[in-house]
Amino acid sequence: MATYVIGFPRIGEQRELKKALESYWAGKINQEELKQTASELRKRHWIYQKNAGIDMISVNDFSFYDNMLDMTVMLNAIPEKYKDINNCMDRYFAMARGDANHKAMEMTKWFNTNYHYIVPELDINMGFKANIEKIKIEYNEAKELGINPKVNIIGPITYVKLSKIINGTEKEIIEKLIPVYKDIIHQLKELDENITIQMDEPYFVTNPTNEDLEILKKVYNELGNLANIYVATYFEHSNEANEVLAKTPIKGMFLDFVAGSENSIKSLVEAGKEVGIGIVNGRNVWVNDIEKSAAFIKGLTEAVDNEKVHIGSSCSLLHVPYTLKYETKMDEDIKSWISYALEKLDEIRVINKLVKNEELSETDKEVLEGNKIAIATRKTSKKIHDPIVQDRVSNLTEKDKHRNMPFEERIKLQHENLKYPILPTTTIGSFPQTPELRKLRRDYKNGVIDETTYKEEIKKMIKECVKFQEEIDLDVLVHGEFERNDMVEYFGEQLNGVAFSQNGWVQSYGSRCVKPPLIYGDVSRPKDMTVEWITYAQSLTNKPMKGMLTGPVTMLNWSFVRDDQSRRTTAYQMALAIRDEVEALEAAGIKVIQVDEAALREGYPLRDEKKAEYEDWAITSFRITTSIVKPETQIHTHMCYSEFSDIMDAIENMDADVISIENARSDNSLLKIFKERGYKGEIGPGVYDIHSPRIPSTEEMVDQINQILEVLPAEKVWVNPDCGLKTRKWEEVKPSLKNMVEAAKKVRATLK
Ligand SMILES: Nc1nc2c(c(=O)[nH]1)N[C@@H](CNc1ccc(C(=O)N[C@@H](CCC(=O)N[C@@H](CCC(=O)N[C@@H](CCC(=O)O)C(=O)O)C(=O)O)C(=O)O)cc1)CN2
Ligand code: MET
Ligand SMILES: [Zn+2]
Repeated sequence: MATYVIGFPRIGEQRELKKALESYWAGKINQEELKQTASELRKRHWIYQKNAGIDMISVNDFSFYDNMLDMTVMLNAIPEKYKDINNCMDRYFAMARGDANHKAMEMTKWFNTNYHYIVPELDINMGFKANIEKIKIEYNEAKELGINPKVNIIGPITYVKLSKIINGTEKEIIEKLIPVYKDIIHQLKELDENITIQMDEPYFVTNPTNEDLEILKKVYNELGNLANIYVATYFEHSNEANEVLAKTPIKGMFLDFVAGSENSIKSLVEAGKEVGIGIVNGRNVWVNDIEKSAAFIKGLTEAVDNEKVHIGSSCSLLHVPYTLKYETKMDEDIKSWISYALEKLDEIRVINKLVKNEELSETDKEVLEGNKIAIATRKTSKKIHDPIVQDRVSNLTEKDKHRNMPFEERIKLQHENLKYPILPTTTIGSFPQTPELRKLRRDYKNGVIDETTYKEEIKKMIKECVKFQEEIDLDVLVHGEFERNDMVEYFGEQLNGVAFSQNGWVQSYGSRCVKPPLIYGDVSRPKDMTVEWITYAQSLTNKPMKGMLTGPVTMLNWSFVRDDQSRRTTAYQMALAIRDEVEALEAAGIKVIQVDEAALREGYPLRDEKKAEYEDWAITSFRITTSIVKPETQIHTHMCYSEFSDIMDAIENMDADVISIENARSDNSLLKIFKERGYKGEIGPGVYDIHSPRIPSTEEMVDQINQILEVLPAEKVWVNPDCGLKTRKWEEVKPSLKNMVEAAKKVRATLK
């Protein structure tokens, strides 16, 4: 019996990789320096795991940008358009983030997480070929440290299922990849005859079809006996696949027993396979109840040979921060209730020893004692429970979930009230977060400047921003969100029942990170959160100023959420807290309020049978937040994705007056949906992609608007970018928005 982790974070506990990457991209360090940082980080991470007593430590969980993209390189699935770039590193980053001559490949959410991967573009005639250079380097580094690693790779089925297919069928491509994977395994065996390989196939947690299971059987019948192959699934149970794989020659499986507590090991055990029980949560930070976990695993594996049971993390630890050691300002109780990646390694070791009845060291005993106290104090702490909040949730009625006038009537009042033209122009909220602004905030947080100075500086930026928007003649303005570090963290910092970290960074994509708030107790809003900024902005203009808030569902999906009550209850508490802010904004004279639900889509459960329940509480939460306003107050929402076909009813059910969505990046698939079924409210399909530094021309946005008008009536259409502009530079934003307004005006003129 051994301990394992599915994967370890790589951005660095002080975000060393982020900083090195951004310096490299800015031309401030060279390739060798970047590689050096990467190598040091890998070593540090392996040593952490080794010292914590982890037996199966991964290589190839490191990445300069993304593991799916690494797989694309490993399979030589490089799209034609990047082949003119000779330097491997330059080509890799061109695929990841574009360069002067190349558009970036598409990026999308990794299952239901806030991590994003680079979507492969596959063509059956691509000339797939094994290239394991990256793994070799990492494998040899690990060996030098005396570590006998397992090699992580993404399995062929998940790889293909998560790709965009340009030519060929999924099945054909998977079959074509089998010999390439065989070759990868053969080459890995040259490193070590007894090599252990973890093949990730998380695709199988999402209601696989019979065809999927057929191909699963075929693939692992062919690959399973070539080395010590463990198939890993995570984020849900994979029971259909577990049964199929039991009959293939693989060595075993690593399963998620946190998000996939329904997982069954029966068929695997009967077939003599090894099983990995992923019991320590790789997605959330609450301490594991070590004794309870050990008892659970003992019960589950009573009849299984000890040698065949492994204990590990539920999924990669990529989704949690590194270590509590930098959290010097966190409330001591709350800190005692959580574990980051390093603390989780200790939990895995101690659970393993308890299951095996091995003697605990002094350190193990300390871990266990601390753990018992944490579990006990968290249950009874006064910091968690607030009867007033609980009553507010219990007393919610149908009335709280409905606007008091139907859309068709209230939209008329809104038009009279707001007087915006046809094809109104607006933005999604944020304007550039410049290095100067970040420095200002750091200075304020470190006490280098005082609150008054900080606020004055932010107000200057708001003033400039409003002036710019008036100059280019946008119709509905925003204040720019300069006071926010992040759209979720900013609110987390101000709510009761929510804690925030100093250094709890988690990678979101590439070099970009977030610090998810910790929702540990009953949530309420002690005072106004945004009113001062937004009323200030409104005072500078006669045009409508949009109040910007983050919605309850997005707050939950991008936070570490308490696990001691249902997510529905926590969401309703959050919904009421944000509703209080909606009410305050309206009372302060704000006539348009946007409640962003950027993470609504990714929060959907991976198993179909669980979707209806989520949809119900998610949509209800949004409605609780927004239904309080007068009919003439206009509610906007924003979502930055466009795969809507399966959730269109739910979106309509949110009953927002206006919704802005992503559209520019996806081949107008969005527009097809509107053609087929229409949409009740007003809608702003993004007319340009904010993820790219490229400045879109007036003509191309005129085209884009005209395409939209082919499927939507002009009276319903808004003109806006895809998403917020915070990651862009002012030099990019200014001409882009100017062109956008011009494009709207040109099209408007043709409508008269
Ligand atoms: N939570 C969340 N999830 C999301 C999104 C989002 O906006 N928020 N958008 C989508 C895409 N994901 C994204 C995730 C992160 C960022 C992003 O820009 N992150 C920033 C950090 C944002 C932040 O918290 N900034 C802090 C500053 C943190 C910092 O690095 N400070 C420096 C000092 C700054 C300086 O002096 O230059 C330091 O501490 O060393 C602030 O502004 O206050 C980054 O990684 O660079 C963008 C998109 C999906 N998921
Ligand atoms: N209002 C937010 C912004 O503009 C919405 C972003 S969605 C990731 O930044
Ligand atoms: Zn967005």
